[in-house]
Amino acid sequence: MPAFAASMAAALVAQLIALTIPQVLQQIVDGPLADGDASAVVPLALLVFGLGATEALLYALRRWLVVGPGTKVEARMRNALYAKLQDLPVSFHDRWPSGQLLSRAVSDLGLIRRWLSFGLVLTGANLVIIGVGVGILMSMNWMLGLIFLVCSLPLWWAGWRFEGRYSEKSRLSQDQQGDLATAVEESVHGIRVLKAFGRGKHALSSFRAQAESLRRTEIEKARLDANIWVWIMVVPTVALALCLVVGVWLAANGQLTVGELVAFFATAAVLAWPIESIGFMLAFALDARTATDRFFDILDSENTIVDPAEPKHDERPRGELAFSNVHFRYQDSPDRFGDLLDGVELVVEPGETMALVGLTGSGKTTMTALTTRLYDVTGGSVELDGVDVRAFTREELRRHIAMAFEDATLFSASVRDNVLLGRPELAGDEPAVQAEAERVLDEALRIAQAGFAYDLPEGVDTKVGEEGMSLSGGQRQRLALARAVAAKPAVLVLDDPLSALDVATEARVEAELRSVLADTTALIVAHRPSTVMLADRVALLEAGRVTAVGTHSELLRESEHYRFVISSLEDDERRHGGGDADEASESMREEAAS
Ligand SMILES: Nc1ncnc2c1ncn2[C@@H]1O[C@H](COP(=O)(O)OP(=O)(O)OP(=O)(O)O)[C@@H](O)[C@H]1O
Repeated sequence: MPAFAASMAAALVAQLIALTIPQVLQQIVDGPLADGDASAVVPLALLVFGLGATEALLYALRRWLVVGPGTKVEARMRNALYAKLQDLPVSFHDRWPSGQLLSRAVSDLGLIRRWLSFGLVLTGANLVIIGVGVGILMSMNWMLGLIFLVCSLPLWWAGWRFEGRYSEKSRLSQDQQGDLATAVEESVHGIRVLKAFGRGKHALSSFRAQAESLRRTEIEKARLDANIWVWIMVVPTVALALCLVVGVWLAANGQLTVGELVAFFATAAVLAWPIESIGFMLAFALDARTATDRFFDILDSENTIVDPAEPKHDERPRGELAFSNVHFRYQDSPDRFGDLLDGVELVVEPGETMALVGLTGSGKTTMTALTTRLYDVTGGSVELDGVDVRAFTREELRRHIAMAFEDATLFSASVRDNVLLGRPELAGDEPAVQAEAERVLDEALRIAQAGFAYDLPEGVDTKVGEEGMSLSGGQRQRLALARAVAAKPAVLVLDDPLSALDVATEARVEAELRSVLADTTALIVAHRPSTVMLADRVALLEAGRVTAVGTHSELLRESEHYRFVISSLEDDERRHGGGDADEASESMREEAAS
């Protein structure tokens, strides 16, 4: 604030100095020039030079004062936005396209910074100068001042009309820019699919259509801007022309000296730029207001998944995971549908590996997401060691329960950093910490059968690129699994994270998981018979409830729906090239038994 105030003061003083120059001119015209005393002009001319130089210096000072604070405000707003995006629940991100968030974080905040350090300062200073300048004009000659003032009234009227229309277009344009960013992001992200299906041209034409809408909005904005410019250019000129006629008549009648007339027009000339800039500044301020609104759309979004006021704490839970009469429905789910999860009851004992099976779309992924509060239950509770997961802070809960997903996201960082993401305490430089980090990394990579990481060009320090694109799907999944394992959780929730592995590798991963993480509870969404067979018990999700829990063979014997689900999983496996699934399953059964 002090820097902005000082900058505005510098701009103000610079313009006030500009307003004093006409007064000196009046002295020159009415004094030395009228008297024919050329020598007396020199000190007054030097004074004009001095005033001009000071004005220039003050303008430079104005810029210099706000550069630092302007960028600081921008950086702080960007950090606040990023922190908020991290904090907001997954349901928020389901609703908001990434391009809209991106355009807010980048272009909107850049616009706000430019307005704060340039628009705000100049608008403030210009408004004061227009007020002071018109006051000076009135004091020089009230009649001329009044003509100038009355003639400018249409300008305020045009400005007021402009404001309403321009705001609307400004919002539309910035939202369309966000949509465009989403389109670019999606097509870059999905470039392989677009190319594989030869849909590049289609994507281009839909992108063109979006770009065209944005262009049309920009043209409408420019048209509105052009309209206000007409008023801004014509009104002062008409006012000056009228003043000139009346001024010359007053001078001819001896009611005004020539010096005063010169000073009047020189003052009006100084006011020309502040008046002309009104339209530009108004448009700029409206764009900045829209950008600010869009920023606060996010910042004011209510987070429905928050930490409790008095959180419970458990240093090392045993790992009993229980679903107790759990109900859940997505916010945007139509009313005609019942709850997706409709009274789920399930207890996974400490150290047990429980497979979760069900038809596609039955809600398995949703059920796993409730364990770490990616979504909150809409009824009932999920409990860790008998304590509602909502009673822990989210940070603690996510330390106790780690997740790995089918869609393995890796960040643009080294293998090491990706795998140790959930262990920030291992990031230190001390030798003991580094040795422990190395040990955890080794163990996690071994369990996840991700030894290939050591053969990468720079070993575990290899950067795996945007979303690990340079790795195969199976390699990415194994690193994501290693990440979940390295977090040393009490409960491991795996949402089909082994789908891209061949059956034999999957069996090795699960065998390692069992031996090394014997005291870790695991809930695994299974899409393959092989995964099911390696679990201690299996839970069957059907019509929003867990309708059967038991070993694979018990369920095969007792549940017709289970037999149906397993046979459809086997069909899937055969269709996806897993022709030897049965054989592999057989050998794994033996391995598991041994
Ligand atoms: N973010 C969401 N918003 C609204 N509905 C959703 C959302 N995610 C999933 N759904 C819906 O909820 C239902 C269950 O989805 P879920 O992903 O939990 O099923 P699943 O059993 O894991 O399926 P699959 O075996 O195919 O992975 C589906 O009908 C899906 O369309």
